[in-house]
Amino acid sequence: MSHQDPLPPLVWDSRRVQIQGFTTGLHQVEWLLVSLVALYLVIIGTPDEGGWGLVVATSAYFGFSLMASRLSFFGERQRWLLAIHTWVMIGFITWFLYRTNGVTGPMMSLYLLAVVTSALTLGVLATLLEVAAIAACTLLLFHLAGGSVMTPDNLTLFGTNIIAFLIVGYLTSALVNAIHVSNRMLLDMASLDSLTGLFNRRAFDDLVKPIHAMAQRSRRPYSVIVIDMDELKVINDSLGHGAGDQAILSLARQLQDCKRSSDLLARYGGDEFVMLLPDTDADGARTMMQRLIAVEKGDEPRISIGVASYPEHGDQFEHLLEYADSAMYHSKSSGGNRVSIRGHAKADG
Ligand SMILES: Nc1nc2c(ncn2[C@@H]2O[C@H](COP(=O)(O)OP(=O)(O)OP(=O)(O)O)[C@@H](O)[C@H]2O)c(=O)[nH]1
Repeated sequence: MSHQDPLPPLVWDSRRVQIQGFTTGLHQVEWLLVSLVALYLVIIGTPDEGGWGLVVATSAYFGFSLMASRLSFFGERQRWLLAIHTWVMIGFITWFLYRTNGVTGPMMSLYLLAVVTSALTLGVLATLLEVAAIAACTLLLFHLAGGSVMTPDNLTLFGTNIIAFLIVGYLTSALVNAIHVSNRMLLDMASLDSLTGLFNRRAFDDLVKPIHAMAQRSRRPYSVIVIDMDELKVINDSLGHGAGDQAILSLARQLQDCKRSSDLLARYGGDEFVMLLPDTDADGARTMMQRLIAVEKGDEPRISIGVASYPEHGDQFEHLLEYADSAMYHSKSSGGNRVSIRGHAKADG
């Protein structure tokens, strides 16, 4: 069964969580860089020429990191912000190496911080481009230092550094990718029902919150529908659990087919499904469910349906769910295969 396209996105989407996590880690990397540079300046001393400029640049870089840590973007924009962080990091390291004449020294490995940051957040391709940018900066540093990279010693040093950056960048990206894939699998296992592939109760409850908040802000209606299969126990007992599973799957497919892409559908428990229809009042939800009931079902089990709507029947999702549930029981006690709306005594068969 195809996955639903959730609107809005899952609150605990792994990519977003991952990027939020990396953002916190990013500031720690930047402050580590500032600490290493500050330690160098204290132990080795500021260079004679441009020493104060370097102190100002280090302070400015620290200020940038502090300021950026207060910004919070999500999704694609967050990735651009992370990319800008790595470019600024490369620029700052290049400036530091230029001022300290460090292109042939051990401080060249500071570039590893930018490579690792990029590999953690931006993927293999962006990291390869960052290594290319670092290679260009290194060539520029050789040029500004008045030397040539074409001497055997410099060429060896240059090659060793760039190969090390490539290896670290590639392996870190690969590792992060593996972690990302397993995160996604765990998230799917935690959010999807294994039999039907629909959202489970936990995911549904999470996804409802932003939809409810949006409806409250815009004063737009939405409907909660509880759908329960009639007599599943009889099928299980007479035809076996395999037939019961097939009946559940078949109902899941019918519900999936009748919903819009913005509607939320979940298997809430054994034979109980819940739908949330944004921008739909109780009459709209009833019309939709009556169409489902009108479909000739042959030997398939009947279903009982209850509807409650925001804001007509309540302004808390939990209450609406209870109301839709008791409306569903009203349908069941009236003979099943019908839709009942909260507060309407008469069920529509
Ligand atoms: N085959 C199968 N059965 C399940 C599954 N989940 C729950 N059940 C069974 O479904 C039955 C549900 O029983 P009830 O809640 O009494 O529902 P019902 O038999 O449909 O009766 P009414 O809802 O009163 O019409 C129980 O026997 C559960 O064991 C499942 O994934 N597969």
